[in-house]
Amino acid sequence: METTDTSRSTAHAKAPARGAASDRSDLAVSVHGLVKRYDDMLALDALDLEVHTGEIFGLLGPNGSGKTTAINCILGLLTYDSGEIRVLGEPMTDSSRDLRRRIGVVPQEVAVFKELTVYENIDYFCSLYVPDRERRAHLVEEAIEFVGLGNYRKFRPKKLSGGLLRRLNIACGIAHKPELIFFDEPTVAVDPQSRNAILEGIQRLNREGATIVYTSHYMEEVQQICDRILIMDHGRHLALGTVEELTGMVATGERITITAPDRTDAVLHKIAALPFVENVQDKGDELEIRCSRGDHNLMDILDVLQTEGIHPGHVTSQPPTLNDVFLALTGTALRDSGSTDEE
Ligand SMILES: Nc1ncnc2c1ncn2[C@@H]1O[C@H](COP(=O)(O)OP(=O)(O)OP(=O)(O)O)[C@@H](O)[C@H]1O
Repeated sequence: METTDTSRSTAHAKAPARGAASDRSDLAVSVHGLVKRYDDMLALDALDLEVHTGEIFGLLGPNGSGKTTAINCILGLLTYDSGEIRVLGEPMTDSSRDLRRRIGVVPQEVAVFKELTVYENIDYFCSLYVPDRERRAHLVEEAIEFVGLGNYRKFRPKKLSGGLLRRLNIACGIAHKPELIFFDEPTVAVDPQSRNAILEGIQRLNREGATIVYTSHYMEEVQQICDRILIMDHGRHLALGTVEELTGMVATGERITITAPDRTDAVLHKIAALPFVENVQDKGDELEIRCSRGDHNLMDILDVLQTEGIHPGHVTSQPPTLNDVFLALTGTALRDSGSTDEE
């Protein structure tokens, strides 16, 4: 294997059946009170989550917040201390072969055989669930077309760039047409073009009927593609909802940037004194102003500038982001709290 991450392995762990995970038919995944310790380290602290059938569900949290641990417990690849998990309405057990056939996994680490070609790798992983050769040949071709690796069929992994390897990793996880697919940080360390192709591909799989669970520490990606998002940290649920619901949970309003090279300290003070202004940062020619919620924030700031005879240049107003939500809930920014961007 290129790597031997357990995530696509066929090892099955015994899971205790406790708690009250739901077997409602509209739930693709139901997790209740999941606790996982690595020795003394509490990696999952009574985590609850429910993934609705047909949605793209985002699991957002900084590095080390427990996303991969949660996914591996759900998939039965890791034992856990307590809690209950149901996948597609059933508990995942050692003998859940039919259930596993309905699930696809794209692990965080690229997990492919280095001695096999692109075609052979996809064919191998597909063969775990689809024994019929003729049908499999069709599915492998579809997967190759889906990830755009048509020109690389006969390439071995070491000849592929990082982005193409990630695409191969995806093809291996989805070729058997699963109805529930887990993507664990599939865009880490890929170029922007491959990243967009991957995100568009995930949306297409969803449009074609697959339920998606997508983990990431990139809030922009989660914001872009997910229907609902669970924000987690330290193995705990912090907040859950659509982007609108989550950003509506915090008092933070928009972030306004204004290019105003000729502004004075007096103007800065006047802006800072406006009742809705939480913080003004002087960034050379540019002012960055964080506001609380309000209907006329930008107009009021521009009024101050006009009264003082200052002509603003470029003005932008950015609505609150998931990072603002994370900041409000934890006191640290998503990017500060142990996450490292690889790019
Ligand atoms: N096999 C292990 N043994 C001991 N500790 C572990 C093990 N795997 C993960 N951990 C720890 O458990 C916590 C959760 O890790 P996990 O990999 O689940 O987080 P994550 O949110 O997926 O992070 P990342 O985004 O970096 O993948 C971290 O503190 C991590 O160091």
